[in-house]
Amino acid sequence: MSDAIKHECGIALIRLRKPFSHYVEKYGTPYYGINKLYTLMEKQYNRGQDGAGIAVIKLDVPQGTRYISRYRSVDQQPIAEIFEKVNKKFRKAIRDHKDKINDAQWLLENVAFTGEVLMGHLRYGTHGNNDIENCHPFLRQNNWRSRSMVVAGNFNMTNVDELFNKLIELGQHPKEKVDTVTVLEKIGHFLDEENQFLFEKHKDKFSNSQVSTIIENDLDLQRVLMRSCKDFDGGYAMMGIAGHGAAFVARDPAGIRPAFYYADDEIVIVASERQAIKSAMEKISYEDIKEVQPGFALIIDREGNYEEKQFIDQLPKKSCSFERIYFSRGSDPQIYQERKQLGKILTPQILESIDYDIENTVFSYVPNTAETSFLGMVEGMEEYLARYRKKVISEGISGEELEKVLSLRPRIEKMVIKDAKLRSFITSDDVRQSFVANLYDTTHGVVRRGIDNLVIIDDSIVRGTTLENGILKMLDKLGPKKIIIVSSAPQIRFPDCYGIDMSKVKDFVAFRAMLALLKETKQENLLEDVNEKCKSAIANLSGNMVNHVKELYLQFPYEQVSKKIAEIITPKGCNAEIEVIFQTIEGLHRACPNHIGDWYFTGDYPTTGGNRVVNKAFMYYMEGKTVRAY
Ligand SMILES: O=P(O)(O)OC[C@H]1O[C@H](OP(=O)(O)OP(=O)(O)O)[C@H](O)[C@@H]1O
Ligand SMILES: NC(=O)CC[C@H](N)C(=O)O
Repeated sequence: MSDAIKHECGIALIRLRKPFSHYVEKYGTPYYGINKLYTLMEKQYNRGQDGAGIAVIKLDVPQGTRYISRYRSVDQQPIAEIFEKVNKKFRKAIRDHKDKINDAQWLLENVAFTGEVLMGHLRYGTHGNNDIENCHPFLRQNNWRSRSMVVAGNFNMTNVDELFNKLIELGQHPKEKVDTVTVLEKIGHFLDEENQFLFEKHKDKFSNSQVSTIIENDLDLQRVLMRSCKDFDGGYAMMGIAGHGAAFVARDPAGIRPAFYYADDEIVIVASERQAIKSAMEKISYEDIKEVQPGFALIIDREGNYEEKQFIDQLPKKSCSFERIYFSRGSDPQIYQERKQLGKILTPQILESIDYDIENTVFSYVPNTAETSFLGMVEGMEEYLARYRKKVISEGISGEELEKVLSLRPRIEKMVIKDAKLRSFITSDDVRQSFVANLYDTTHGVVRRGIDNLVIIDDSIVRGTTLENGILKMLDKLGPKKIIIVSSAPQIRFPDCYGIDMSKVKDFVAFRAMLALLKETKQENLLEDVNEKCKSAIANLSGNMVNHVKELYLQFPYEQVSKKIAEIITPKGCNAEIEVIFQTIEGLHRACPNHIGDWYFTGDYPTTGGNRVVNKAFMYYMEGKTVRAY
């Protein structure tokens, strides 16, 4: 069995720009910041079902007082567990000090998780187990505040091994190879150097404690990031807070992973999704929320001043389109419209597939994410009907025939019911088959046996398990003449190594379809040819590697692969005819014009590391290895 397919994580960062007392006085609570952090995390729960963590840093507490609090959880309900614990600490601390409840300084000095800089993380583990040690934020401690650091990120690097070796070259002795530790140590190393540089610069003119203050004021996080991130190959939104309170959120040069922020004179607030910020800051408008530019870091200094600063050359922007199709919450108004558009664009192909027989067709969707593209598809059908009515009326029909045309509506039904709110996509492969089979239910008494077509839209077809083991078997029992599965995403053909962690080619139903077609057309020799090319590309490690696997797909038209996928996912003994319609690449770009990262569909990777991963993944497939390719 292969490993579970994983997703992107969620990040949240808050910097309170005024003194802590301001919030206690104005909002009447010491938990102004932590409440906002809670909202940011709760609203990004879709991004992390494996665990969560928070860290809070206090800016000005006397030496000898704890200034970093961190808590992580891999509980079934990690967010609830974390915040319950925070609350408990608060209740306990003020139990015997009720008079201190509005005393900001006392609270800072005596109650954990009160502070001005806050960080939250939701994890879908891609490297390392789902245990507490691998939950973010990671902490690098030192008695000099400016050398301490907490980091957390939404990231996948294609070159963790290379980065790990660089640490060894630096003379370090890393105790583990987990990617978050590797990345943290890389940033930490240059943070140390920056500290050392400033220390050397000032040590002869000032006392040690004066130098500490100078370092905290002058520390150049932009330079730290320029030096530490230059070898990163991947998609990332990394955030860090140094012990003295300066913070950063750095976004990869192609903008693969998302990072949004809002700032006013009270707060700087960052999250992976715009909608989370909007929920936390009710009064602001969506236009007030900005994207951190690719290759830039939002840097917030000790005083709370913030600026986006470039730390690496930008690459052409390739923001992950899967965020828009499936991953992010659909309540963001832009995403909502994009998802609707994804469904609407497919109307002509669907109409052709049902032979324009709207009267005998039931339209529905696979819950939950596809609901919005379904609404778009229905809108498309209604527009078609409006055009159709206009046409026939202009042709002069009347009487019964006219009545019939005027009353024609798309038959919209809820055919598939999902019992759990969980995202099955992230369930491990070994239990997924049976999980998916029991996850859905169907509505009886709607489809007319042997008469009706059934059009069902889903947001994506990855392995095909949801359809084959769950949905199609059940729908077929209802007796439709034909089932048309519509995917609002194009065919997923290539591994992802930046965003969603899908690195094994054989997992993809599109890949299996292409293999079957090669066999049928007696072109299997191409597999060996491509394997040789992949091997030599990997051996040469040249900077200009190309994706050789593309060549295999190029042998067949898109529709031919769709047809083969339909055959593969058709359950044994199925009576209905099954057809699958996929979104086109052109349609995807039309619907999501600002998120054109499409490497899993096209094989066009934005970094060299991506080409290496796909070639390696193919090599592994040929060697029968079921390990991930990065
Ligand atoms: O082809 P497969 O590999 O089986 O995966 C694709 C399915 O997985 C996702 O559902 P999920 O249950 O994760 O989430 P949702 O409820 O948000 O749609 C997605 O929406 C598809 O239905
Ligand atoms: N989904 C992610 O962003 C994962 C981050 C990191 N690779 C981890 O496994 O913890």
